[in-house]
This record gives sequence, C-alpha cells and structure tokens, in this order.
Amino acid sequence: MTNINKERTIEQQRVDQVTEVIRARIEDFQAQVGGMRDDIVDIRRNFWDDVTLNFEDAAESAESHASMKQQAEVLSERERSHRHIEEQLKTLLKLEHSPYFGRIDLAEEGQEKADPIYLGVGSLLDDSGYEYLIYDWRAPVSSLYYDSGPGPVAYETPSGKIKGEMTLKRQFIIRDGQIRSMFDTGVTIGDELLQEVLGKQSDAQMKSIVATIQREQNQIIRNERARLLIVQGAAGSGKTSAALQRVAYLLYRYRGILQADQIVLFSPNPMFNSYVATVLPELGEQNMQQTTYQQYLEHRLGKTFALEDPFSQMEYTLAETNDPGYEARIDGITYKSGVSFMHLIDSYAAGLSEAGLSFKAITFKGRTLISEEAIKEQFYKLDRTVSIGNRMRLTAEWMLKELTRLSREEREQDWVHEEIELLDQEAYAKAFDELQRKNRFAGNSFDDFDAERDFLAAMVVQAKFKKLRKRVKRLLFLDVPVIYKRLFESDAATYKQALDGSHELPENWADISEQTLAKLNSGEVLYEDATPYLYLKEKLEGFHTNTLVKHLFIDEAQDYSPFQYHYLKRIFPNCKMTVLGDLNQSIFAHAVSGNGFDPLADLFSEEETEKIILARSYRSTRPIVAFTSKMIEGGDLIEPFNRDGEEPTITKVEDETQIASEVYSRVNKLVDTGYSSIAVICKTAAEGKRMHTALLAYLPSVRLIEKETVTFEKGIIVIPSYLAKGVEFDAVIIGNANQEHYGRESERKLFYTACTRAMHELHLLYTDELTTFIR
Ligand SMILES: Nc1ncnc2c1ncn2[C@@H]1O[C@H](COP(=O)(O)OP(=O)(O)OP(=O)(O)O)[C@@H](O)[C@H]1O
Repeated sequence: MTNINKERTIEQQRVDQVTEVIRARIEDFQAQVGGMRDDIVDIRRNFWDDVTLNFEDAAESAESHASMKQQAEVLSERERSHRHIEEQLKTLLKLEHSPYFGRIDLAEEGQEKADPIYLGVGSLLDDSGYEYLIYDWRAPVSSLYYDSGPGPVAYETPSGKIKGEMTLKRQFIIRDGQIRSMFDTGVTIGDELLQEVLGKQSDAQMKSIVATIQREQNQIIRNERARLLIVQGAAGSGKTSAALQRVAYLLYRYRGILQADQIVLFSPNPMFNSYVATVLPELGEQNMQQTTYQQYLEHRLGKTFALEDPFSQMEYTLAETNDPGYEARIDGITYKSGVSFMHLIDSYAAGLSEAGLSFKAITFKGRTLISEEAIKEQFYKLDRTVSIGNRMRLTAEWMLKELTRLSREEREQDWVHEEIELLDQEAYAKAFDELQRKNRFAGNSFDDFDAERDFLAAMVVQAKFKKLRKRVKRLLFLDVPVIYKRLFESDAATYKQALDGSHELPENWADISEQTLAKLNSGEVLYEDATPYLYLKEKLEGFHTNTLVKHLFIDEAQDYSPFQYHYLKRIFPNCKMTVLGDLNQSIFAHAVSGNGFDPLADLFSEEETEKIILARSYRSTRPIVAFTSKMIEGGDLIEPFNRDGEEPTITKVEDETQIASEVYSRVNKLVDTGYSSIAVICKTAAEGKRMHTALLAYLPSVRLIEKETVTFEKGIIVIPSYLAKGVEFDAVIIGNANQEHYGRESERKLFYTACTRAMHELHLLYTDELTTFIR
C-alpha cells in the first residue's frame, strides 16, 4: 500500500470510530429527549395536582404560591434542558453525516509531539469528557486552519497568545461517513475543495462556507476589535457569506452574553432575506433579526405618509428620464442623501430650539381645549439649555395635567348628560362595581344621586379624553410634517434663520423644494425624504434609540446614503457595525459614491474603524469574471478564482419581438446542459413584466420576480436588474444589452451587477446597437 493510501485507511478508521461515538451519543440523546418530552407533558398535565392550594389565610396562601412557583420552575428547567439537548442532537446529526472537514497537527511551545486537531461544524468530546474528538470551527485554535500553513504559528485565545509549530494541514471531503477525498495543503485552503464546492449548481438558499473560508474572509469573521468594520469586496467575493459566518462566530464567541436577536441584518430586499435564512440554522445557530431599511422606515413613520419605496425611486431614475422634473429630482436625491443636508437640519433644529416650532391644538368636539399658542408658550418658557426632546416631554406632562383639569370642567357639558342617559345596563353595572371597589359607597345601590352623577360623568369624560391623552403622550401635538415642509418654503422665517448663509444649497433648490412640497402635500413622502424627515422628527422628540442591539450588519452597503448611516448610528448607539459592499455595484442615485466608503470614515474614529478588501471572486467562472471586470474601473484588480467555463456569448436579435423566442431557445439549451436556476435579467420592472408575458407562451413555468416577492426559489425566472442584487444563478441571460438600455454612465454599475449574478454561464442578447460598456 502506498503511503497516501495507508494514511487514508488510517483516517477512514478514525472517521468510523468517531462516527460510532456520534451514533451512540445520538441514541442516548434521543432516548433522553423522549424521556424529557414525556416528563414535560406529564408535568403540564398534572401541574395542578402537584401543587397544594390553600388560600384560607396569609400563611397558607404564601405556601400555595411557593408550591406553584416551585412546580413552574421544575417545568421550565425541564424545558430548558430539553431545548439544550435538542440543539446538541441537531449538531450531532450534522456531524454524523460529515464529522469534520479539516485537520491540523499542532505542537504547542514546549511540547515535543504534535497533536492532531480535527475541525467540524460543532465540537465533540470523547466519552471521558476530557479530549476533543472534533473542535468547533470557531474555537480559538481553529483559526490556525484558516490563517496559517505548516511552520511556526501563533493564535489568540481569550487568555493570551499561544505559539507552536504546525506540522500538517489536511482537508477532507466526507459524505455519509466516507472520506471522498483528502489532501494536504499550505496556507490557503486548497483549490481542490473550492473547485468542488464552486463547481456545483446554485441553490435556492445560500450555503455556509465553513470548510473553505479564506484567510481574508476569516479576518472579517473573527474581527472583534473594530467598532465599524468596512468590507469592500468585488462581486461574488463572499461578503454576504462572510457576514453570516461572522454572526455564527459571534454567537459562539459570546455564548451566554450575546443572543441572536441582538444582531440585526439589513438586507437589500425581502427575497434576499429568504435566500440567506438557512445559513445560520445550518450552522446550528439561530437566525439573527433580518429586516430591510424600507421595513424599518415604515415601522418608524407609521401612518403619517405613504412612503415611496427605494425600488419605485429606482424605477423613476431609470425610466423617467424625459420627465421635466427629472434633473431636479436627481439633484434632490443627491443632496438629501448627504451629510450637508443633515447639518442643515441640525442648524434648523437648533433654531427651532429658540422659536418657530409648530404645534397642533388639542381640540375636542369642535372646541379648542389647549391652543397652539398655549403649547408654544409653555414650550418656549422652559429652560433653553434643556434639549428639545426633554422640553417636549415636559410640555407633554404639563398638557396631561391641563387635560386632567379640563376633564373636570368638561363633566358639566350637556353632551355628558346625554351620554349618561344613553348608558346601557352593562355600562351602568360596571360603573357601579367600580364605585364599590373604590369603597365610596357602602350600600347596594346608588343612593346618593349627586355622587352617582359625578361618578358617571367622570367615567364618560375619561373615556373620551383617553384618546387625547394618548395623542399627547405620543407627542402628536408636535406638527412635524409642517415643520419639515417649512424647510422647503423659501419665504419661511425659520428656514432663513436656519441657513444664515452657512449652508450651501444645490443650484436648483427652488425646483427641488417645489417637488418635495407637492409630494408632501399629497400625503406622500419620497424615499430620499424619509430619513431626513425621521431624523428631524427624532431630533425634536428625542431619539428613540435601540440599545439592545449589539451588532448591526449592513449588506449591499453601497446602496445606503451617508445620511442613512448617520441615522442608523444614532438609532443603534451601542452596536458595532459591519458594513459590506461593492462600490462597483452602487445602483442608487444617492449611493455612497465618488469617494468610496470615505463618507463612512467620519462615523467613528480612525482607531475604531477597520477596512478589509476582498479582491478574489468566487461566484463566476474565470471567463465570466474576465468579461465583466472589463466593464468597470479597477476591474483588473479583481482576481477570478480559477474555474473554467464557457465564454459569455453576445447575440444580436432582429427586433424586440424576437427576444422572447431567442431567450426560449437559450433556456432550452441551458436546461439540457443540466442547469436548473436560470435568470432572465431585464432592466426595469415594466420590461420584466413584458418579457414574462412574452415568455409564458413558450415556457408556462417561468416566474416573474417583483419587489414584493418574498421567497427565492430555484427555476427559470424573469427578474428586474436591481432585485437581482446579492443573489446568484447558474446562468444569466440579459434581456436586452443594447445602448439604449445600458448607455448612460449611471447605468454602468447596474449592468455590471446584472452580469455578475452568473455562476457558470452568461448570455447577452441585444437589438440595434450593443452597449458600449462591453469592451
Ligand atoms: N470561501 C468560500 N468557499 C466557498 N464558496 C465561497 C467562498 N466565498 C464565497 N463563496 C461563494 O461565492 C458565491 C458568492 O458569495 P457571496 O454571495 O457571499 O458574495 P458577495 O460578495 O456577497 O457577492 P455580491 O456582492 O455580488 O452580491 C457564493 O456562492 C458563495 O457560496
């Protein structure tokens, strides 16, 4: 037997032994889980039998209470252990199939012989409980596997640095308990394994990359120092993958301190949420909270305005170029997304601290109870050194007192008499009970007519005033829409005061203002106005901060504006931020542009900010990366992972009507080749719809993805370019890559984003003249 074969036999024997331990443990745990489940059902069923209840006197009642509490504790303890064992069982079931993927042999300083360390998705101790048969990939020592090659090595542990000598680094592919392949490697985790993983077909769900995490990705995953971690990575360089692995790492590293719901991931769209939702469970962890910025805005804005979504904004910027207000809108988007506008709002708010706030009077049945002037007077009477938010709260307290006083006066009003007359029996009885409870009457009936009337009147008024009190508590007396609008009214005194010459406005501010006001007056808020509006609102009301969230992940970070970043930082003051993006995929007009991620640099201090660049692209084959990287500046810096494939094709089609049939014949070929996830990417939603309708005649199973689509499924789909962000397909067909569709400089990155979604094949169809973005 050759040496290699001998080694392989020895390794397979170890796999068999470990698998045996795993199987035995699974059996044991399954029996335990079964037993516990029965116990829990039993305790629940007999809960009341096992507690002694006696409420005759205080002592007995305390004892009953203690007995109940004890029983509840037993139950919750059982439920906790049950959950814990179930989690372990899940990990074991994963390990049974593939116990580990890597091995390093390490001799720590002072140690003569190296010990083998095997790495898997979870850890496993031997039966003695002293020796690790498998180390979790997130354990401190495991970092050596990702970061170093054989030779002198060192790794960090919570208690300090450990040095040693690595004598071997080996990779395995184990499926169903059988070693399919194994090879020894240097620093980088070998191409063989990556080749195998990347050569596979795409899935409806993103996969975890534990076995093949690359060194620079590992730096992202294990970074604990940075307050703000910025990742600039080429298309397909594994930003999203690294982000999710990082969540799993943090949950492991801070087990018991950090919960999954203290981590929030902002995704580009709802469909993306479904795409990445299985990665953490696959790693045996719970999912973090997932949301989109839009969902977050909606939640914050409530029902004040109808909020435009970013995709409608995008559709406008892509399709309405002939609209007379187009230029102004684009300039408005740019300006409102920047920090200069934020500073303008800061100055504006500072001015409002002195004068100029608008309030809404509290009215009731057509009468003014607390006038706007009275609120204003009260507010501006308060000490100006106190923040606006706190003064607002003090004003609300004063108003609540006023309402209490006014409610007493209100009891004399005619409507109150009428309402009392109309009270039904039930309400009457309820009032009587209430009265008795308050112990103001000793008898069984309302014998004191005045007291009765007073009581009922108070009750009737109180019920009506409840709404008013609620409005006051929620600070709805502050007229934020009017205050925000005033920023755009050129003759408003407050506006002039805010500007005082120190803020520069875009040239066509008048047009921008007119557009903004028209929208707001019709009850709508443009996407670019939503964040500034909320920022102003919270500046006036006091920021509603979320201090529970400890980690914020922002994927597709290039699509957020500097203003949005500052806003998020204010809202989540206690968290660390990991922002991952690709400037070459900035598709929104407001995107962090020009100076790269520089606008983020002033979010946190230099010492707190770290930046990592990922230049290697894993998604697409070498020919596709070579093709797409020519479309963008600096594309030559992108390194394709060396994977062969078909060259992209470019095909001219007679006219628009021929495109669908051409797409159909392409799809057929792709299906014959064995690809099952094929996307036809169109520029806009409207085009997507047309393409979908035309294709249905040939391909009844083709699905259309729209901005509302929430699940990502495998198959043949038609999708607008901007919704394809972050996801990938075996093959991509670009609906129409002509100069008309992708001609303006602002469309270059959109086109690049669309083309870089392809893993194995890329086909471009066009009519008339081919886009000049292809060189
Ligand atoms: N270390 C790795 N091992 C195996 N596969 C990897 C690795 N890194 C990335 N990939 C694969 O490369 C593809 C692209 O990864 P991912 O979607 O995370 O990239 P991205 O940088 O977020 O891309 P984009 O910016 O284009 O959306 C995925 O299929 C992912 O599984």
